[in-house]
Amino acid sequence: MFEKSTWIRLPRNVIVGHDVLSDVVDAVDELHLHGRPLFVTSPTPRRVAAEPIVADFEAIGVEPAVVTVESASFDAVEEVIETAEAEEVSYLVGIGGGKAIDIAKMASEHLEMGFLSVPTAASHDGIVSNRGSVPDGDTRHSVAAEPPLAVIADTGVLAEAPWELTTAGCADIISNYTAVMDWRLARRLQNVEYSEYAAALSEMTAEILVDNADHVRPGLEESAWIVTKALMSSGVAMSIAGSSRPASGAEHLFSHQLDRLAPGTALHGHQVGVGSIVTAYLHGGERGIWKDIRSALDSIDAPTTAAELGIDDETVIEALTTCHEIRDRYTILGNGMNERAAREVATKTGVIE
Ligand SMILES: NC(=O)C1=CN([C@@H]2O[C@H](COP(=O)(O)OP(=O)(O)OC[C@H]3O[C@@H](n4cnc5c(N)ncnc54)[C@H](OP(=O)(O)O)[C@@H]3O)[C@@H](O)[C@H]2O)C=CC1
Ligand SMILES: O=C(CO)COP(=O)(O)O
Ligand SMILES: [Zn+2]
Repeated sequence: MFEKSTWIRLPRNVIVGHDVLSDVVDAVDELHLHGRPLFVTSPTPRRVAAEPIVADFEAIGVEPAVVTVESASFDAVEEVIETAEAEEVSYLVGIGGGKAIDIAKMASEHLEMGFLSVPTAASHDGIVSNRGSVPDGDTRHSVAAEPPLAVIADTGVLAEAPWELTTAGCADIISNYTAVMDWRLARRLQNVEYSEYAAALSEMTAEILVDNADHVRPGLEESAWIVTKALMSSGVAMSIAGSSRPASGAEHLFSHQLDRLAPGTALHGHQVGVGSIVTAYLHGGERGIWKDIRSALDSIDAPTTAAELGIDDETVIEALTTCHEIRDRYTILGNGMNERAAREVATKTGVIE
């Protein structure tokens, strides 16, 4: 008897392009959302995007509540939930990088309220996804969360954000290659749930971005356009899969561990890019695609070494040897690498000296 079923939750409206920040009011109207919104933002995005959107709402007689979060944490999610209840808001709008958007989507899930995603940085592929990712002590939770009802990505705002945020987004996409390798391996060895469609979309997204790498240059609004579309596509792959598997394998475990060992040092996307060089080597050896990944990262100015991440070699080794423990996700790291093996692969790939 056929008993499979799936429920794919995707945004209803995706608005990308020049000056679309001013379309947030219309997007809310189109979704028939009423009442007062709560804007969840972080310090810089508040200035560059949330304040103009607040002014647009005030112009139509709606006064949004605003919470500015400093870090991605469960305490921040709690603060947003409490404010939403105290201010009697009807829906949420996440305005910022991964931090603000993740907190907004996780609070929305708890509050059973809709939320809109307004990215101010093309720095990660959580813009569209229905996953939230938050560190918690020695571990990290990637949890089911409310997918955005709409995404409004202003390419002018994204192009003006610091260039390294865009290169981080590119690296997060390039890491899809190794994420999918890990997913396939886990399917073969552990019979984990797998979606051919999500895997193909994730790989194709990385492929298209790499093919267009020559057009990804600082200050060009077209670069923000190319990268944002890739981030959307990767987020959709996660939504189809119902997990972050298509975009998060061992290279993400490595990055999450660096977040613990060297907090605030390097961007999420940059860390996963360097992790991807190493795990591609582990998958394919000398003749594998690790050099292609390294060249792709290099061509868009993303870091390819520990030094370029600003992280010392020993911390990289510690992250490589311990990161398999932080989450129950089977990858090429299996039960972990010993120090000698980690040092060898990190040296061979040029990640450490
Ligand atoms: N849910 C998912 O599927 C995914 C979630 N993530 C999560 O997202 C987070 C990483 O995202 P990331 O965007 O790098 O992190 P942040 O949201 O912390 O943003 C990175 C930095 O960029 C700044 N910033 C954002 N927009 C602008 C702008 N327009 N101009 C100038 N500065 C700007 C922020 O400033 P300020 O400090 O002032 O806010 C911050 O310092 C991690 O927590 C990660 O786990 C990543 C990928 C996928
Ligand atoms: O960063 C992500 C995908 O790019 C999200 O993955 P995690 O589930 O590892 O947090
Ligand atoms: Zn990522």
